[in-house]
Amino acid sequence: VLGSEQKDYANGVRYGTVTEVLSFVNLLSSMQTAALPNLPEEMGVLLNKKDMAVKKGRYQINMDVLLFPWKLTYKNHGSGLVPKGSFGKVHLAQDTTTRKRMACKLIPMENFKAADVEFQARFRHENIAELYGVLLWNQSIHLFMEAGEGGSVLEKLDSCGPMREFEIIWVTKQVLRGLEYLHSHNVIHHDIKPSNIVLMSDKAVLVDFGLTVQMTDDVYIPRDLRGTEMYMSPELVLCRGHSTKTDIYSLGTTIIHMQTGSPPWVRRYPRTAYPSYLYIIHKQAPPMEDIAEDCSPVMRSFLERALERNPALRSSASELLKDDAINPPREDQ
Ligand SMILES: Nc1nnc(-c2c[nH]c3ncc(-c4c[nH]c5ccccc45)cc23)o1
Repeated sequence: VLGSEQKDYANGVRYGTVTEVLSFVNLLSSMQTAALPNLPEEMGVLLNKKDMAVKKGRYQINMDVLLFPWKLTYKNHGSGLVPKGSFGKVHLAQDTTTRKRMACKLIPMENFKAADVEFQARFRHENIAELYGVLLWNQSIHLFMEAGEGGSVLEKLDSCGPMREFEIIWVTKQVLRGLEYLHSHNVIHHDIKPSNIVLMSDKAVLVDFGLTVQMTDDVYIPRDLRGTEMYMSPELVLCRGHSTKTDIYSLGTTIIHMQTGSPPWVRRYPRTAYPSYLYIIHKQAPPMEDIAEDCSPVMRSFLERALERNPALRSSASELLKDDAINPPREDQ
């Protein structure tokens, strides 16, 4: 039986506000899959009226919008599906009326958490992948988002090898702007790494907010270990409370990956011999030895500030945005 709340979704897909998206996703995360059969074919709330053409309460997958396995931008022949984010496969989507190309992340009902959507809906910034709408169809949540058609930084590294310093500077600036915005709202992304930075023609954006949390005060006491090991900060590994500074450390390790083509540690401690890097990250000094030999002196000192072991002494996103390394004098460009 449809609860009163569920009734107003009975008429399928509609345009709505961020607040209506948030109440819709809360309804979804509390709904048992059993309730589904007596619901309309698809239900959803879309934010993007300009690019998504709803027709009489319908927005049908493979009719009003087509989903394609993402033809990977570079030659590497993956499954055609973007590497799994946190619980989601990302497809390329195209609205058949407006021709707008979007990213569409499919999350099975049972894995869906409101947090997957909450931060992207509430926080809007040019360096954060914009949320266009949420739709439930065929027992899966479809998250429509801004598409980084240039693929992820990881995909670029795997296909084209280490990036040159001017490319690294371009990506780092955009990531820092996105982090400065999130951190100003006490939001920790928790999974900054090359596969969560996607490229467009004119900018780079952060994706995958499945592990994102908002701190209530200056420290966040974790219930679980969040993130990807190689990019984790020592304080996060210690699990005694951490802050937004953990994202800055992960950006530092991401820069090492962009410079050398490998995350820190793995060349010195091969994955075959080390199933986990948590102990290494805890015991060892920050991975300054993994910085590229040809790294410029200014970038090296930038990395010293980003990889500082003590989060209180580590630079913030705002401070790093002023750093010489990412503001090279004109004649150098
Ligand atoms: N986990 C996750 N959550 N939201 C996203 C996301 C939003 N917009 C996007 N645009 C592109 C890609 C993408 C990632 N790797 C790629 C490789 C090739 C081509 C495209 C990509 C991913 C996204 O991803």
